[in-house]
Amino acid sequence: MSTTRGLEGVVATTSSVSSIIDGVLTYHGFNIDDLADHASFEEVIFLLWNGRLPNEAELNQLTEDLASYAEVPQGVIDQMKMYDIEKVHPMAALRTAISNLGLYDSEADDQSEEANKRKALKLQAQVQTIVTAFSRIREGKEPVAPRKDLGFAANFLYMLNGEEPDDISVNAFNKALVLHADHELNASTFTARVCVATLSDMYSGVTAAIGALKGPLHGGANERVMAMLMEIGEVDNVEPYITNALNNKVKIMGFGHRVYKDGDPRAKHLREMSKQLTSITGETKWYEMSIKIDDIVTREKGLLPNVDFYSASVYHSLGIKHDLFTPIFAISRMSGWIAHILEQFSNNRLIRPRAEYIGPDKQVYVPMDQR
Ligand SMILES: CC(=O)SCCNC(=O)CCNC(=O)[C@H](O)C(C)(C)COP(=O)(O)OP(=O)(O)OC[C@H]1O[C@@H](n2cnc3c(N)ncnc32)[C@H](O)[C@@H]1OP(=O)(O)O
Ligand SMILES: O=C([O-])CC(=O)C(=O)O
Repeated sequence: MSTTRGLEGVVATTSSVSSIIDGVLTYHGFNIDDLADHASFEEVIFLLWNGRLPNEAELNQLTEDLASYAEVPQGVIDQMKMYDIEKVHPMAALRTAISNLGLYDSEADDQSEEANKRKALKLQAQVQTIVTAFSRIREGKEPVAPRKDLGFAANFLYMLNGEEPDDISVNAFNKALVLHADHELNASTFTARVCVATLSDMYSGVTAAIGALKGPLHGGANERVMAMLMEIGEVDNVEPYITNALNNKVKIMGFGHRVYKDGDPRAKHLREMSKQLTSITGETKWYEMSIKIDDIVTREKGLLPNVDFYSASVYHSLGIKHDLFTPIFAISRMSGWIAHILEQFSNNRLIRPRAEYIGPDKQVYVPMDQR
């Protein structure tokens, strides 16, 4: 038996949802640059789930369906109100609330194509209602009900803040959702596929995926990027801080990637958004610090920024609380997880690799009184 640490380079399945070939990311063959510049997140959801772009009627139908499913059962909201809200991280709350949602869905274990499609819509619609409701509950405010006349990105900002967002914020948030939606066999997507390959249900698959995304080596990095920027504080502090961290072999959050070695194609979009949004808020230092960190880490380590690096200053500029950055990633990646779960169901086989045993051999059992 031969092993590859962290399964690096191992091709574990076929998929037609998204691809990374020669550093180019596509969703069903559509280049991420085109989608980031032109597509709404709803169009991307349709594309990921159906393998083609929607026509106008199909897009309107999806938008309507998402709006009509967006309200979550009161029991899920009531349970969130019972948490030790000051101490609970929103990713942990989201993981539990999504699992809880399954308890209220009479179709949770119905594996028919129709039921799975309905569950997909419910999960995609309700994930952002949960994140925004949690955020408001811990601020002592009542959750805001989703509005049927607003698109997905606008509804998130509306439910979060209780007021209609401006177009610049909606467009920026939409682009961030498009950029994070899917990414081949990343750790959380793989987790989701392993889970449902036992023929477990969709709620279990996405709950497992949220658990995997939460870690700082994956989606949890974006919150830590902002924590690092806050700790550095000023542009002049960047050089000594980063040099010291690198000398001490501290990992710089938001840099490096298992697949991209010549750069993440999404980072340039987020860098540009960071530049624009920080110039609007007047807090250009977050962008300037980010650029400087990028220069030093690239120069000293040859590591390039991944999708998490510039998204931190983008979300900060949109006025979003830092511990909501990873839940926002989950809202977007929900679309990719569901696409992969549906693909797994369509051609399922249990995922069960082997481990090379490296433990001791021929051990002799010693009775308790002789140990
Ligand atoms: C959405 C996403 O999930 S994108 C990734 C988000 N995660 C992060 O940004 C966290 C920081 N980055 C990392 O930890 C890594 O680059 C990962 C997890 C993304 C990829 O990891 P791997 O492919 O396993 O690379 P690995 O961790 O083995 O790194 C290889 C070498 O580069 C170094 N390295 C990798 N990333 C970094 C980093 N961000 N800062 C400093 N050094 C790094 C490692 O220390 C290691 O050095 P060594 O060979 O001297 O021990
Ligand atoms: O693909 C990966 O390893 C990490 C990931 O989810 C992404 O970059 O979007």
